[in-house]
Amino acid sequence: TPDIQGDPHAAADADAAAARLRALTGADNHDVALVMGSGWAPAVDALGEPEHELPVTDLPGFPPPAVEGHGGTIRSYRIGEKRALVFLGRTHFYEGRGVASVAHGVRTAVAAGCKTIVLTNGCGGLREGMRPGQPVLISDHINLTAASPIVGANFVDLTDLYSPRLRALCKEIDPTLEEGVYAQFPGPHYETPAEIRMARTIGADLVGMSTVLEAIAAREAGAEVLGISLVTNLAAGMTGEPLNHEEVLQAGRDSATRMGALLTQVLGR
Ligand SMILES: Nc1nc2[nH]c(I)nc2c(=O)[nH]1
Repeated sequence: TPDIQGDPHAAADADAAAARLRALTGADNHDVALVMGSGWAPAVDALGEPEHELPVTDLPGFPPPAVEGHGGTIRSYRIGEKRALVFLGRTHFYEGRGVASVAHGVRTAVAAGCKTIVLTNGCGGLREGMRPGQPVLISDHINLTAASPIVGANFVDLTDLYSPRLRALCKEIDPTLEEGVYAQFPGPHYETPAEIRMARTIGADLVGMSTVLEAIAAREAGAEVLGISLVTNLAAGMTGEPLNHEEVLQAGRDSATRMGALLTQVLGR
């Protein structure tokens, strides 16, 4: 069973991974990290050509991608004056590798100098009017994993965890963007219709299987966090249709250009 506590040595791993990243890229410092979730890969094309690209397994503490050929790559870009670290893919809690493994990418990014962490994901939409392909800014989260990446009596404050400054910046760039509360379920199964009714009742607008534990780790490490979800499907029970994972890729392609432009502009600010 996965350890549902973080690993006290995680910080050491992150420093080792960041040192190796510096050695492999020759880049002393990165300023911002982006974690690209399901359906977001096409948006990365808008960032242009990476200066460096390496498999995550080149860095200590990163497992190979859960699905061969899907993700498991880290890229380093220069965007204006900034250097951006882009993780294509992530370790999900449902892989059973423990929370330290889920938080490792974010902790490595902060150890590499990143002051801002942008977490993206694919998710189910609970709110009436939401539609597949719609990006939603995360305003707050509900942690249904019963886990934390933090070990010990470190009572981290999570008020305004999802940066009001960066959310306002995104809405300035694209005023049509809506906001929503994201709930992380452990997964990997999708929710039952009853669980979706519960999630809606407790105030969630979006349901997923990532992001929350990473955001907590990023706040603990002192980074500013922006979260953006891509609604790839309406959550279970909303349309009477069974959920299928194929919607992810199509929804990502449909909104890739819009999201790519948004990310590039946000990073440039
Ligand atoms: N928990 C949960 N995660 C998801 N990821 C995607 I893409 N769609 C969903 C969904 O409907 N529920």
